[in-house]
Amino acid sequence: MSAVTVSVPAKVNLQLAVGAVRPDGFHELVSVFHAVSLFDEVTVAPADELTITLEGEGVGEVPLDRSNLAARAVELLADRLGQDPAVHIHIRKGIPVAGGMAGGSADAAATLLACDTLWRGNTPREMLRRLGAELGSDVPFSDLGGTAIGTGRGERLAAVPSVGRFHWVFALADGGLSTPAVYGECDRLRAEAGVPVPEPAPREELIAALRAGDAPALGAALSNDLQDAAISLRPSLADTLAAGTAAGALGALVSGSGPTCAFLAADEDAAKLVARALEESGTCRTTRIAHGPVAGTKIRPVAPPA
Ligand SMILES: C[C@](O)(CO)[C@H](O)COP(=O)(O)OP(=O)(O)OC[C@H]1O[C@@H](n2ccc(N)nc2=O)[C@H](O)[C@@H]1O
Ligand SMILES: Nc1ncnc2c1ncn2[C@@H]1O[C@H](COP(=O)(O)OP(=O)(O)OP(=O)(O)O)[C@@H](O)[C@H]1O
Repeated sequence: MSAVTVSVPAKVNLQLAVGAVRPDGFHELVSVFHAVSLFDEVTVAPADELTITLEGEGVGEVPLDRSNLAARAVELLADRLGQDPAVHIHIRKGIPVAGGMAGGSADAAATLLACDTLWRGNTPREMLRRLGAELGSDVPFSDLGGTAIGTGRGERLAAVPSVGRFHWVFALADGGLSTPAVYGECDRLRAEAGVPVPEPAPREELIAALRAGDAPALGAALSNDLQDAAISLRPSLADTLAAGTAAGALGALVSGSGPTCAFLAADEDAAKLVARALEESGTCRTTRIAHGPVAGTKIRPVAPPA
């Protein structure tokens, strides 16, 4: 096999309930992950040494050395399979970098599947997801896709049934936010307020809205415990959320650790109106329209020879 290409979606957390810090430093979570139609595409091919090239979103902000999560995924799987990690990785980025949409995690999940296919490892998907969890809490969901509840540090997944297609607008910001910094700010704000840390639990209204395909109910049930922390570090996000809400979004929230903001729209036309209003408001760098849920990692079929 000469090359394998895998596509992988971005995620938004429809609910992110953050509990106490565990002894290992991670927070106990209940996360309702939802995969949306913004994709990275990762191609791996045999090479003399492990190298990475990148095109698309955020070129220049992503490391091309061994710290890239895709390179770490190659090394992890090569070690497990007793393979030589000499491959070239090419990443076409459609997922905003450091935007709270799991771009690096997506590349790690795609790279694990692409290398396993290239090396004919036949590793069960469940095992690939377990390996992925060693690279990052969001990696197993990037592989699974759809809509799922994540517990533990977000890596233990159970699929959530949903009906129909939900329409989203994402407002992309200038510059990223560091995930550990946002979790740290959440802890700081909680300590300052002196309130007990809640036990994270899934919101019943949210799960019911997904099951019913009820977009207005879903919009009303969206929540993110990291939102105040992201706004505290980047106060302009409050203006972005207000602009999308004023434009008729059914619900608005910061995506994961931010700074991308997500807006649920009633349908595709409403999404276009919300996107235009956000761009005209000057409160974001640009927007993307997407839908969810979509499948997780997918091997792109090789075109037959002409
Ligand atoms: C914000 C989310 O994207 C929501 O899905 C995730 O919780 C973050 O997932 P991720 O980027 O895959 O994060 P990891 O690479 O596992 O962890 C990065 C850092 O985020 C913080 N972190 C992450 C997950 C978690 N349950 N508790 C945490 O406190 C820790 O400081 C950790 O060192
Ligand atoms: N393949 C990769 N793609 C993007 N960023 C990467 C990658 N590998 C390493 N990084 C580093 O990880 C940092 C976080 O990027 P990423 O796009 O994964 O953030 P995120 O979407 O906020 O993550 P999450 O939502 O999982 O917390 C970047 O600033 C970048 O330096």
